[in-house]
Amino acid sequence: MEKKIPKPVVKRLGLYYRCLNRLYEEGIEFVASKDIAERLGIKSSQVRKDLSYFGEFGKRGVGYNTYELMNSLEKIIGVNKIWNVVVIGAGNIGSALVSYEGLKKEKFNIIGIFDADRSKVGKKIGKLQIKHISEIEEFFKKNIVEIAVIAVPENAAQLVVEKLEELGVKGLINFAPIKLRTKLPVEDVDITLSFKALSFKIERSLK
Ligand SMILES: NC(=O)c1ccc[n+]([C@@H]2O[C@H](COP(=O)([O-])OP(=O)(O)OC[C@H]3O[C@@H](n4cnc5c(N)ncnc54)[C@H](O)[C@@H]3O)[C@@H](O)[C@H]2O)c1
Repeated sequence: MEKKIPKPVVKRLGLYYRCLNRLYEEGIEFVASKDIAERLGIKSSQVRKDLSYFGEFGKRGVGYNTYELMNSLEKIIGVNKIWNVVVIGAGNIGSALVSYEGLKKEKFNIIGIFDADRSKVGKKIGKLQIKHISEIEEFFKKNIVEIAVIAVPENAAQLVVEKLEELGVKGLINFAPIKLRTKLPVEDVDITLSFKALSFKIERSLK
């Protein structure tokens, strides 16, 4: 793929993929960009434009073949691949993520969880046993790990990231409420921001 795909488009591809998956499960063979757009609450011109980055999928009047489009997106966004994930921090967020089956279904496989608190080490969350953070180098020697989740307190996050970068992780999901200094791709998960955005929408709808 020669064209550089803008970040917001890449994000939406994941949404399209999930939407198509659902449509396919519902037995819907062909789908128009209008239907995808309606389900996702975005403009159909946006859907058409986003998908046009990847050549012509759709047929005028008929729409897209759900299965074919799903497969094409699968190749583009890499959902065919299984991604190995480690979680750093076995607190509220880290433990909840490890217990969440939905990630595995989407091929994000959590293979390790690490914490600095020795009293947590050895305890199990589902099938995974919490390891001490000092074991992480050894773990990376034995396993291919692409993604790390930062679920440690704000003041510990930067140092943890520097270590992970050194170990060769490819990307980060960051729950800590700070801007990380790193060359790696990062997705910040800011729950507070979602609440703020929602309260803004509610206030606007009440006016
Ligand atoms: N709980 C929430 O609703 C929420 C929401 C949004 C963001 N966050 C953020 O997500 C992060 C995690 O939140 P939480 O509620 O799970 O926190 P938590 O305190 O429950 O868990 C953090 C864990 O990280 C471990 N830890 C500390 N330093 C470490 C290090 N250097 N290496 C490895 N482990 C280390 C701690 O021992 C603890 O088990 C925080 O930065 C928090 O601000 C939390």
